[in-house]
Amino acid sequence: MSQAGGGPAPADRRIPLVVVTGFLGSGKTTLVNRLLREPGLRETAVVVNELGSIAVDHHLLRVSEGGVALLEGGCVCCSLRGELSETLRDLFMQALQRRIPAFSRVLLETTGMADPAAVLFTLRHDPFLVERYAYAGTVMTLDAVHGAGQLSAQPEASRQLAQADLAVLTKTDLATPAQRAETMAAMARHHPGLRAVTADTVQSWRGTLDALGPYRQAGPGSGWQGWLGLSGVRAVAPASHAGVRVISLPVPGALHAGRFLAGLAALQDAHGEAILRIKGLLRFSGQAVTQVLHGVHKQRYPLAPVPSEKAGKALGLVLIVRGSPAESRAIEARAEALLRECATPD
Ligand SMILES: Nc1nc2c(ncn2[C@@H]2O[C@H](COP(=O)(O)OP(=O)(O)OP(=O)(O)O)[C@@H](O)[C@H]2O)c(=O)[nH]1
Repeated sequence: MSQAGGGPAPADRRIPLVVVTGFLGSGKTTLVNRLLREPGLRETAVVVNELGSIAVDHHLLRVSEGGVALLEGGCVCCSLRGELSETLRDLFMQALQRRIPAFSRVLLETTGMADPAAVLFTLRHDPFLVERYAYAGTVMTLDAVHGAGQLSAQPEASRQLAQADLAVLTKTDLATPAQRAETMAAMARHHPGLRAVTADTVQSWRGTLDALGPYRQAGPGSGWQGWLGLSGVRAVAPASHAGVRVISLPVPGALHAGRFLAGLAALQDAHGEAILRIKGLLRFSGQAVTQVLHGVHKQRYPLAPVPSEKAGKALGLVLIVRGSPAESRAIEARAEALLRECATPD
């Protein structure tokens, strides 16, 4: 499990790493290429699973040893041939030794069938990487034509969506209005309140990526649902579709930190496979600040404090789960019991 408290240090000098995920053929490479064309995203290193899969075409300048390609404008493109940790370590060391240009951001394109949680695990558990790279959120490409079908039939797609902090709707030029509406509706069922954009409507990708991270979700309308990206969602009550269930629990007041975090860890250990995503806006007894909590499977990110006056008084916990009805009911009951047991008068 990850550390118990804290949050990103005020002057976090680590290199932000954004995961670009999405189901097979949903347009990840197309999106990455688009991002690299934006002048504000020069000095970006791109890590892809195979160098051949990124259409660098005329952008490609040269490939140095280690499979690192230098792109026009200073972007670095690198194939993920071995372990992710090795690749990120090599990239960092090569830049330090000035064998490749310095980079200030990493885009990591996963394979279409990937569970992006594995990336987070690597970033949180490799001490070298923990000090040098900061996970800055996940963007998911979602095919407007096939998205609804993929989300209901492909567990990988719903796992990717649960982890996403932003969905980019692709193939909108090919989709009928009905297909597009179905995809949006499926997205809302699997991850209520997730922000979705189309590539054409984004003015600044840099600004969009900078505002992504799991701790920067203060949505309009605030309140705990706003903070967790759930504002504007009419029904956050447990909904069931294709085995995905959103459990949304208001938290009446402050919690005992130690007991709650230990209980949550036990819940994640017991049901890690089924828990696609956890989001919480919580207050712990004796602390003036409210904490934003994020987790994926058995993983929990460091808590991030937000001033209570900014977060508002309402607190809540959301779990997006995928499992049998019996398992998701068990998770819900256990989460409710945990909140009851950890309630403090403070
Ligand atoms: N018409 C249209 N085609 C698109 C769009 N986005 C991607 N494509 C096409 O869809 C195909 C797959 O796009 P990629 O960007 O390679 O998708 P990917 O997710 O990287 O694919 P994998 O790495 O194989 O999973 C390519 O032929 C793209 O040109 C879009 O918005 N509109």
